[in-house]
Amino acid sequence: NCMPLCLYSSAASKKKKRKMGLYNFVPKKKPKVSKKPNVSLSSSNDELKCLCLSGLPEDKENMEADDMLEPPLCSCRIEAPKNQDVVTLAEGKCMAVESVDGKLSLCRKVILKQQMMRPSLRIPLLVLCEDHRAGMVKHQSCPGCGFFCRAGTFMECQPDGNISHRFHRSCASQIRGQVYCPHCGEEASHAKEVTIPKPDCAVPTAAVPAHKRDTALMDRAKLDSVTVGGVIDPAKESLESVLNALEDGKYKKFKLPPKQLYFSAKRGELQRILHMLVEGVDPNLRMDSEKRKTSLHCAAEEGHKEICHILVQAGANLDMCDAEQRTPLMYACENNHLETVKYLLKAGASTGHKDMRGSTCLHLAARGGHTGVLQYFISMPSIDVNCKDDGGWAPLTWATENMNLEQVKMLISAGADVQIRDKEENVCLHWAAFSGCDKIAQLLLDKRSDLHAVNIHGDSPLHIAVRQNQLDCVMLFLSRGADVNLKNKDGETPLNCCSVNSKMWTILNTNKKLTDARRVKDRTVSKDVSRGYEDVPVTCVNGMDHEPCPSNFKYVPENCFTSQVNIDENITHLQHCSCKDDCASSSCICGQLSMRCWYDKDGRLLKEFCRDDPPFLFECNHACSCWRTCRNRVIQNGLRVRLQVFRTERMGWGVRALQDIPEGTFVCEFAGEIISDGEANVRENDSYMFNLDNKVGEVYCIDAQFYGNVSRFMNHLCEPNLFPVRVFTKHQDMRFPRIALYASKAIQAGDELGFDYGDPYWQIKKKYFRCQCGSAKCRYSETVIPGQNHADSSVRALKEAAAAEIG
Ligand SMILES: C[S@@+](CC[C@H](N)C(=O)[O-])C[C@H]1O[C@@H](n2cnc3c(N)ncnc32)[C@H](O)[C@@H]1O
Repeated sequence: NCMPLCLYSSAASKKKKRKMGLYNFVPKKKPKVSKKPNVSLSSSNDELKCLCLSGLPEDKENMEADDMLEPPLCSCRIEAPKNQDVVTLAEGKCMAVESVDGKLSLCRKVILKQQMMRPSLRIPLLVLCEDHRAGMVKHQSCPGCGFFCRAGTFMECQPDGNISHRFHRSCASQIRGQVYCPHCGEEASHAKEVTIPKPDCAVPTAAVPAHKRDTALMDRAKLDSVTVGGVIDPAKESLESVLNALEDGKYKKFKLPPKQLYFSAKRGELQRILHMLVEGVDPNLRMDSEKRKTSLHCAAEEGHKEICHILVQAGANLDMCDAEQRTPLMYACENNHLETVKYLLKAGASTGHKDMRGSTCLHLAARGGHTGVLQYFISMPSIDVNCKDDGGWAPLTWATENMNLEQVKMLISAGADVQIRDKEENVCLHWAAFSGCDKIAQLLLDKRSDLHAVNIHGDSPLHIAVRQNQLDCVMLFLSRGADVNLKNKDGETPLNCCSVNSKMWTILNTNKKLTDARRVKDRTVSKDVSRGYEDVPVTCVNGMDHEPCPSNFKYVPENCFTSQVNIDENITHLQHCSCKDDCASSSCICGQLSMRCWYDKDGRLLKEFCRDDPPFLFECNHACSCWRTCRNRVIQNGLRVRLQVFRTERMGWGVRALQDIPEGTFVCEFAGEIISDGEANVRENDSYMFNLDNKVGEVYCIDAQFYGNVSRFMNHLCEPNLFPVRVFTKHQDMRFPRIALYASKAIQAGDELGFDYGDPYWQIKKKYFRCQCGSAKCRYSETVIPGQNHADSSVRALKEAAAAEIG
């Protein structure tokens, strides 16, 4: 299953072979299995479907419940304002649906009150008859599916002797295998299964008179005063005493102006708030003088969780937006009130709101540097960590600009994209340079952020750091090889962005002199490293240093042997085609043999050829009946593509294309000396070995150290543009396939060519060096050589050079 290039280092040569596993299997993710809601619905009941099923739980939501941190609470006692559209849609009739052992029926009694209620957060707000409104208050509707459970079999959680919460077994909230009551969020393993016989004729339950509404609110508040959001409430005493006083009718009427509710919410005056709500003050009253905020906005902003709870119970709208389009949850996030955030989310607040600048809760938490709140949000499966606001800024951009290192780390580990661009095309590194946080800049660079990314003005992070006089960032960027000669759209180099002879200028100028001295023009060090053995010359250039053309190997265009090996070249053993014509034409039978022709008419691999786990490829041979010019002969025609060996900045020699190469094109063969596994194990240098991974007979590999062609100079790329395939041409002795490298994508002239050496190779080599491919998707650059830190030492070197120059 692999096409390994086994590279040995002398230190590692005593170990078993290291193979370049190029054909790794990628395990496919198993889809999660979800339960379907256990209801049946007669197809004739279209009216029922149209009114009630639009928000039924879907599989996705069931799955997400597993990932929640805390069970959601019901909204049985919350009433929403009238909505004429809904009343019209329902024709003034009750929209409640009764479920009796999976059979559904729609109520349709005339409604008296137009205020809406919501049996489940998964279905829309409904208008209900008095009977069902009373049922809601008594928690007789199931918050999972939104159907009422008043006959048939269902579960009952009884948190208190007088109260029962009804729900369907399959609708219980589930979090990591534990079941919770979907009404109160209490552990529900002891909930009882209850069966209530179906009444012969519908007897409506006693309706709750309107004047008793505040009793219901008090009941609920009392029940929850001990535990709000699962945490012991410090305000228990005062809350209980005020509730008792309310019940006894002994409380003093305040007759305060309604606006006082907002100010009391700000000051955390719990008792006063309760009194006002009982006296009928609207919990959704907006304050025009306070950006049209409600009391809930204010309580959330101040972090008064208990007051939020009381207001929500009294019907405060969780997702009400103020003049800046902010919800109460956003204020709790911005002001780092984690407990309030948790409470509001549990009560059903929406996480997806954007304010008038496009900021979400995540932006606000990242900007403010609020670790707990941020962590809570990014652990939610539905959160988009890369969501942009109206400036194109992601939470990571804000955390970077505000120098919140911890938050930057958290966002990156949650999958934030370090290369995300804002509206001016800045990446986060530009913002780190702007704010001068070299620690964040270093982190971003370690995560493969592009040091030379430019914004719409053509400015690189170095331009920005110089302009902002951020010396630490400038030193860091220079140590990582930032280009001091890069010009922006105004033609300015970073040197032009600071005043001549300033400290910054001196540092940049020193660096410029050093790099200019190093950068010598590309010198051709060989007109053709193949010495005419290839049909096209392979030039060799060095624009980096003074290294001459490598001469410590013999160029061979095809594999060679240095010891006696008996290859089966018997012509009668060859599978062959019987085509009389051009192979792979309509009359050709190649396609029916295992040696099917995988090339198109231009000699490129067909699109359907599998690149992840390529099959053996059999080209036509001298036993075939076709002509030498047939289509199924490509690698046997040798090198056709113009290639150049060049000196790379960090990987020694490499190979680049001198022409554009279309996808599927054969580029070159990995040719060298074929040696046995035993021989490979005793050789000192394993840098040029490619394992043939033959499954039959003795194991062999190709070593291109002493004898090799142009491919011996090809480096590992984490984003490779070549992939290897085992091909047979003149013989079909399975021990000795030829290794052909094909273009895995369209390649442009000038691109470095390389293939993936594979995981097993890097498992060994990471101990000695790290990958220098420079790709944003590099997988092996993290390894640090023990005792060495390249970045630090080069920063030191730069500082010393600059100090010497200044001195
Ligand atoms: C087959 S040779 C490639 C040509 C080699 N660069 C040279 O100068 O001869 C493999 C060696 O190149 C270097 N090399 C190749 N790819 C590399 C990479 N991505 N990062 C660092 N070194 C690499 C390693 O030293 C490796 O052992």
